[in-house]
Amino acid sequence: MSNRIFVALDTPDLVRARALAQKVRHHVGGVKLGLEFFCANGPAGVRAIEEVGLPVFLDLKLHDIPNTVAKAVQSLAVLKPAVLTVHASGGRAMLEDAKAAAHPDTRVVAVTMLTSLDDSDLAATGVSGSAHDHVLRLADLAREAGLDGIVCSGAEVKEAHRAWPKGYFVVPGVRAADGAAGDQKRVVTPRRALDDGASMLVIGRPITQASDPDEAARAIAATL
Ligand SMILES: O=C(O)c1cc(=O)[nH]c(=O)n1[C@@H]1O[C@H](COP(=O)(O)O)[C@@H](O)[C@H]1O
Repeated sequence: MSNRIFVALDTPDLVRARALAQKVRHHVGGVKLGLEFFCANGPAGVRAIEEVGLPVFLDLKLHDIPNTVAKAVQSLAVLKPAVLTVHASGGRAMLEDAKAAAHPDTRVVAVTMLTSLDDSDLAATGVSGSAHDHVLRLADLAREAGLDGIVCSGAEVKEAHRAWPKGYFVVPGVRAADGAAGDQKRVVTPRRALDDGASMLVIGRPITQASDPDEAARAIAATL
């Protein structure tokens, strides 16, 4: 099985991102570039990271009216990212139009409920019920809209996978049993996330903030 770890290169610094990708490239399956990186470096920055030779997950979490999201996705299609994120709560039409506008080789996945949130945060946004139920509802919406999969926490991936066996499941908020959660609230270990059906593990700080990022990536990969 190929390496399911995508390292989140959460930095605006292109030189640092590239150096990190080079360092860890033998122990990860791909890299994730997010808003922090894209706002600073744009499409040229994505191309510079692609030169390292790993699949790129472009995590822009697009969320707007269908026309605006579709045009943004169309503009990104030239970059042919392996994976691209949109927010599931943008609604069915937005999801359908995003998928239609994407490069055919790009997996478009819907962010359900951020792993930095818990049930009480959800209630504060006016949504009643549990995080678990909310994620499963949004997963259904993404599937019905023709998306390739979802982003969810390891706490929900088992049931989400059962309901959508062919879906692609991206799981961030992944930590070793004794690892610092930081701002993440719904966390699981890498091993558990994979056992429960994750297709990809997104791991940032446990690798990028380690004194030896390559060794940290190798050690996590060894637990899988
Ligand atoms: O879409 C994501 O990748 C994502 C969704 C989510 O619900 N939670 C989440 O943490 N992420 C991303 O996953 C990465 C997690 O980073 P660490 O907490 O440092 O491992 C960050 O780049 C987040 O932007």
